[in-house]
Amino acid sequence: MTSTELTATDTPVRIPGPATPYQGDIARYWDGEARPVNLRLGDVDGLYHHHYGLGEVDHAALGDAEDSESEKKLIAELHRLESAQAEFLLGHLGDIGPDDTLVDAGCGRGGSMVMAHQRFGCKVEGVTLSAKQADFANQRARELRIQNHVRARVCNMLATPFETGQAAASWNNESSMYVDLHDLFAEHSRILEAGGRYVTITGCWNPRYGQPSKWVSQINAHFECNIHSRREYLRAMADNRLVPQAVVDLTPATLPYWELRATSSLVTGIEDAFINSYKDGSFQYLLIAADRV
Ligand SMILES: C[S@@+](CC[C@H](N)C(=O)[O-])C[C@H]1O[C@@H](n2cnc3c(N)ncnc32)[C@H](O)[C@@H]1O
Ligand SMILES: CC(C)=CCC/C(C)=C/COP(=O)(O)OP(=O)(O)O
Ligand SMILES: [Mg+2]
Repeated sequence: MTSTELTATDTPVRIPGPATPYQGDIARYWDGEARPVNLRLGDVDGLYHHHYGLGEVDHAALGDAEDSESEKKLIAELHRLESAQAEFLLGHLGDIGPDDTLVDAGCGRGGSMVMAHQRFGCKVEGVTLSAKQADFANQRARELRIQNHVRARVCNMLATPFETGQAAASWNNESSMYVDLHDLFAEHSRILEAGGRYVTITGCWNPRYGQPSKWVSQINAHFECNIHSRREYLRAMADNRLVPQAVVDLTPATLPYWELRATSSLVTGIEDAFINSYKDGSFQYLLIAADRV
């Protein structure tokens, strides 16, 4: 074992319960989640994501109506776009070496953590409110024999067990709409080393539209979350020593994913809310990469 590997003694003996009744609801939500649009995509290659896709659809990879494999091909294509989203996020973490520690805040079933370890060779620590998700992520890490480098824990991302300055980089991939942004960025700022990098990919409402649109309200109700505005992100970062280095509007790049997903048998009913809000300008899909100064 090298000095950078995870050890059994790192595991906390006691896992505190949810900090608020809301967090208890969110833990139950994700403990009970088993949507085919997530599990069947993850089954393609064993990377299980709970985020959306980026990039152009490869129409040549899709079958036509007569193709008996067309559903399978469509699922593989949606999954390719979701993994491309995670690669795009990881590409903004900066220069990460094998001795570094990364923190995935709101890690879900751990797909992004596995990709981060495969890309950088480093240790990746994830936190989620859901014990089912943490078990799933740790089981995948064992199957891949990377459990010494990739670990998920049941923990509130606003009060993590990580040491001050321990992380070379940290991220939220579609998980910041469940928490207060000032509390969130204060915690990232604490655990990041000076000069470390924070990255989020998120959906946020657009202050240029005025207020959250009916589509944004529908997305909030669907996922029991609380989507913040772009302005709130930038203000809360500025207040917590996180200085944006890149702000990328990914809205045009995520629309092909949604339009393809809307044609699949795995639709969940939320597709039109995303498509309509991205098109009317009330909602944006954004990457923000910030330096911890
Ligand atoms: C939409 S999923 C995103 C999962 C993952 N980032 C991905 O890209 O696949 C949202 C995640 O945020 C987590 N989450 C929400 N609030 C949290 C909190 N206060 N502390 C830790 N995790 C939280 C949920 O448990 C869930 O894993
Ligand atoms: C961009 C925004 C506002 C995201 C909200 C958070 C969220 C639920 C993300 C996707 O999870 P999922 O992959 O479990 O959802 P689905 O089942 O729709 O694929
Ligand atoms: Mg999904």
